[in-house]
Amino acid sequence: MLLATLARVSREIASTSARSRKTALLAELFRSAGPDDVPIVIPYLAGRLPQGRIGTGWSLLREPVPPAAGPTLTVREVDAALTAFAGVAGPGAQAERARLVRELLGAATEEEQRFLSGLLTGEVRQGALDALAAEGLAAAASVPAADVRRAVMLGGSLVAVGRALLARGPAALGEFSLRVGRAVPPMLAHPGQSAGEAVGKLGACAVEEKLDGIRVQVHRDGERVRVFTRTLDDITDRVPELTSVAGGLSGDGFILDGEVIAFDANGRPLPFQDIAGRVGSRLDVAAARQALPLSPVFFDVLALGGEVLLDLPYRERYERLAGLVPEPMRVRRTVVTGPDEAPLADEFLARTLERGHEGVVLKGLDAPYQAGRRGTSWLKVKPVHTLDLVVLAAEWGHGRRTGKLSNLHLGARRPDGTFAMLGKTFKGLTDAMLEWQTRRLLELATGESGHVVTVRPELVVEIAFDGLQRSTRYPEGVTLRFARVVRYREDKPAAETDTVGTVLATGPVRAEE
Ligand SMILES: Nc1ncnc2c1ncn2[C@@H]1O[C@H](COP(=O)(O)OP(=O)(O)OP(=O)(O)O)[C@@H](O)[C@H]1O
Repeated sequence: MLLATLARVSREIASTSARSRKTALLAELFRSAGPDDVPIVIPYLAGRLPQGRIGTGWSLLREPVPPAAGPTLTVREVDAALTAFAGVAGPGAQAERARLVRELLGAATEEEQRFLSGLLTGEVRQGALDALAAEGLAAAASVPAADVRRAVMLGGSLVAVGRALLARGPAALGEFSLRVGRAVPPMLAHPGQSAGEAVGKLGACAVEEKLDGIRVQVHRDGERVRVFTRTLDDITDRVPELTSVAGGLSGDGFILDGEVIAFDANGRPLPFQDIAGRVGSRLDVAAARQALPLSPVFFDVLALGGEVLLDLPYRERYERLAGLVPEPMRVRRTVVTGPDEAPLADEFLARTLERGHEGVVLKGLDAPYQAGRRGTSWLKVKPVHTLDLVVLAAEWGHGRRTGKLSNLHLGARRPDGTFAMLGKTFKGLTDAMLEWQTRRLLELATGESGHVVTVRPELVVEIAFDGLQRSTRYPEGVTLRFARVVRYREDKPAAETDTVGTVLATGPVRAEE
């Protein structure tokens, strides 16, 4: 496929707001793509490089290069050039990299150059395009979009599914099913207002402790145990406790879903940061384990004995879980039969908070497991409302904070995957956080103007606030009152952060002050 085709379709997609038109454009694009173009076209559409971060920052693109007269570059040639770029090392690397970028841009037309610049600086990242690309692929192959989405969830990647679809047609979707050993995106929860309201919506449901730790998915296939995080990172080597627990259960061919937490000497749960620090550390795992032993708590089972259980109702999955995992390692829960028993759910929430946990998750007993979805059959209820927002930019600090990136520009997700700025904050940041965020944000920097450094919208931060307020300064006409940083959420991708809609639903908007 010519890069020109991709650049044109990408521009047309950006200039229309109609989802059906975007899908039609993508379907046309995939009809003209070969299976081997798919691993390049899909990330390029979303503004990513298949090679990951390779240091093609804006500094390399500052000098204009005369464009080529006509389109000749193919996407595979561009990909090969960037693989070569990524491999440059040693003395003179900087000059060689600049030469390679100039050579690539020189072979590109003006429109292609614009596309490449966006891609190379990371400025045109749009996570929402992966969802659209799945729909475009489905339309190109004449299969239901839901089938493609499910294959992607279970098979691990849109690229693998897209390639197989274009190579072998609709029958290829059957190749993608849940497999023990291959991570699957976990089901997520919707926010609920109160336990009572949640029971009203769900009817018969389990009310479970919401534990503030790290989500884990534990796979065992014979001797082989693997542990994955919510972002599907393999952390097996960092959590030996979980490997031995999984190895000791009398069952095989299973996938367990749960949370890993830790307790202090009095049996109170330790804060999230401590657990994140332990799970994040690769150094001297044995010493870390001694200092802060982890406790797994499981709440679901997605496969057992090699059988896929996703479509079973929760009550049946839980029965299987209870047959496999002893009670102390299962989440504490109570079951209510319907709205008449809502007071039991409230009481369970109150006791859970007393025990030091953050809230409850209520789960419909008849619901299947919706991998990778924020299912409506899981409702989380917690007393302190916070938002997970994305850092869009940061300002260099003054006084004690000179030389540190301090005031953060915060964004909420729009339905099209872009971000709307909601306000700024430098409150709640400790010295260690300032130090860390300066380093991290400079890695994500895409430009600097005055004292503001703009960054790729990837870093997620949890924000507490006291309500919403009208403001003409921000694009959605609202801002957060007294926003303060609670913590970074490196375990959460930007595509899963709170939307403008969720923010507006948190309460009334006060008049501008
Ligand atoms: N009993 C439980 N059932 C399901 N998830 C639980 C449970 N206890 C704790 N959790 C955690 O809560 C998360 C569910 O909330 P959600 O899916 O919205 O993620 P989140 O945005 O990280 O939530 P929050 O920011 O409220 O912690 C799960 O990802 C999981 O890590």
